[in-house]
Amino acid sequence: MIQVEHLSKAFLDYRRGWIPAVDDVSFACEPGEIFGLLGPNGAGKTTTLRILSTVLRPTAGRAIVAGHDVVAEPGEVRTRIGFMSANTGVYDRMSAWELVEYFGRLYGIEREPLRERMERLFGWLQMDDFRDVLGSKMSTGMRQKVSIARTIVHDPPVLIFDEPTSGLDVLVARAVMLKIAELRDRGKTIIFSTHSMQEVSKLCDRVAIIYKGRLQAEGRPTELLDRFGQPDLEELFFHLVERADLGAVAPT
Ligand SMILES: Nc1ncnc2c1ncn2[C@@H]1O[C@H](COP(=O)(O)OP(=O)(O)OP(=O)(O)O)[C@@H](O)[C@H]1O
Repeated sequence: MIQVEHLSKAFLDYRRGWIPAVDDVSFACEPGEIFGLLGPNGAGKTTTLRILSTVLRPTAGRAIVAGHDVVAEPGEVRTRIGFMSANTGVYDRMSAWELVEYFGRLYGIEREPLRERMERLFGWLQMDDFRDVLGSKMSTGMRQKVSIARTIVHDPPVLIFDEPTSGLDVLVARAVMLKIAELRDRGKTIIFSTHSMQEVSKLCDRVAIIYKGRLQAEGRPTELLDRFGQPDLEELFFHLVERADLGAVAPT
């Protein structure tokens, strides 16, 4: 469902010169699976997800999302994905219902099927209590739910979440992660980026550890611990980072 082959993206920065933000990254992600991109700040996670959601064009390599090439058929990709990032906000002057409806209409859903879909969505996300609350009056938890609703209103098969729990308190973060798990159980293909080892070990079927734009290791969390002889994800992460800094071994 998501196939990434030798993907690279370099940025020209006027102070730092060419930055290889993503460097020869390959992985795949299947329906009914949560794939985690784990890495520190600046590792290249956001850049990878922006390419998958057609916001950025790769410098080299290719990505196929829901059967379509992100460069050759960006429109086809966009109708089949939901992309949530820190910028997927709410609008101060729109209520929860109005905002989700607005995005549903943008996706071309007819009024009546949209209303039915939204009734289900608001029930599922427990948003009925604040249907009419304006964005400017929402709590962080409410905002996050509205962002999720807006992201999935068109029921896309592929969901891309860029640090969906960043800046949230533990209760809201937990609620978001539970909803992501439910979406996986409904057969969605889900990729999300995180700094959190705990989220990865709780939620991810497979994980790619990315550092300095390069994929350092990829596989099921337990498989990776076995392969590298590490006791837990944190130790594995530090092991891979040290190894990459030493430049001693080619990434696996
Ligand atoms: N538009 C841009 N112009 C120049 N450099 C960029 C641009 N976008 C990203 N970069 C650089 O590319 C590298 C990877 O950035 P990216 O945002 O993908 O990392 P990240 O893993 O998502 O980090 P974070 O966890 O901090 O969001 C960083 O060195 C960043 O400074």
